[in-house]
Amino acid sequence: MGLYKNRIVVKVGTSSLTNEIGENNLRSFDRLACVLSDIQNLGYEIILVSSGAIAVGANKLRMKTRPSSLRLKQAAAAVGQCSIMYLYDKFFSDYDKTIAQILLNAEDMEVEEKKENLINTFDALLEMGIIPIVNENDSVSYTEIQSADRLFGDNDMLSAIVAVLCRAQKLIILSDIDGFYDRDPRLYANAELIQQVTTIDENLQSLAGGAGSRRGTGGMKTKLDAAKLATAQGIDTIVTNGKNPSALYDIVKGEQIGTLFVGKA
Ligand SMILES: Nc1ncnc2c1ncn2[C@@H]1O[C@H](COP(=O)(O)OP(=O)(O)O)[C@@H](O)[C@H]1O
Ligand SMILES: N[C@@H](CCC(=O)OP(=O)(O)O)C(=O)O
Repeated sequence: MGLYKNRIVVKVGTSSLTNEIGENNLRSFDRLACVLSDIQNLGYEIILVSSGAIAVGANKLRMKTRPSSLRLKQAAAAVGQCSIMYLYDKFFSDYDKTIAQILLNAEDMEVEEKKENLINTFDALLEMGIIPIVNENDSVSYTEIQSADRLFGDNDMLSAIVAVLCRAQKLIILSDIDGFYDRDPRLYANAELIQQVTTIDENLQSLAGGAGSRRGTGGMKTKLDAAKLATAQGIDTIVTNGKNPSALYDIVKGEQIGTLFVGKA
């Protein structure tokens, strides 16, 4: 079965949704809602995979640092998920859009019947012009936030799984950096952006480091894993900076922005 040529999955990380002191980055929520709504108005179907529940919850609960115990992470996620959906609902409403929340566990992908139901739910929402917003169901699942034996790995991988499940044509991962460099630019000033990647092999994977901020998790390693999964199904995957969501207009038109991992034909 082919891909839906106007269907796009966008993933946004915690570091784009919160600021340096851990507060909500309201401008980021608003700009993202505006650009995604506008792109939907151009005739695209949009699915947003959004992180941020734990960090936003920890901030709301006035925890001084990101919680380290599983129970506190899950509690923070339960609080934060509410807040991020409230913010998305508020900003998307300004642009006359309806959103929906889908929280997933790894098991939801493993049982064929559940998987089919999930695909039907996405299709029904998209047919009605609704923008589904997806996160891992952190409060009941610990695969992403704790376990070493992970299916999702983190939301980068979740976004690739959703893109494959929904047969999206593009996966756009918004990060806190302009794309994939030949080494971590936070550690090496002379790092250079790689504009296009056709093969994700061990050599390339050795260039990817971990998270760049205390708020992000996974770093480029999980983005490469996600790109590998999605491109294997023919889905073009783009990693670019979430600071400038307007770049999404150019990306949907096929212009070169950030790093493009080319989907295999
Ligand atoms: N080769 C690389 N190219 C670009 N960034 C890299 C690379 N290796 C490691 N990184 C780090 O990955 C970070 C982005 O991932 P992450 O911290 O998980 O943030 P986010 O959740 O916003 O995507 C960058 O800030 C950077 O420090
Ligand atoms: N599900 C977690 C997100 C975990 C995660 O992958 O975060 P990020 O590296 O910011 O995409 C949350 O909402 O806090």
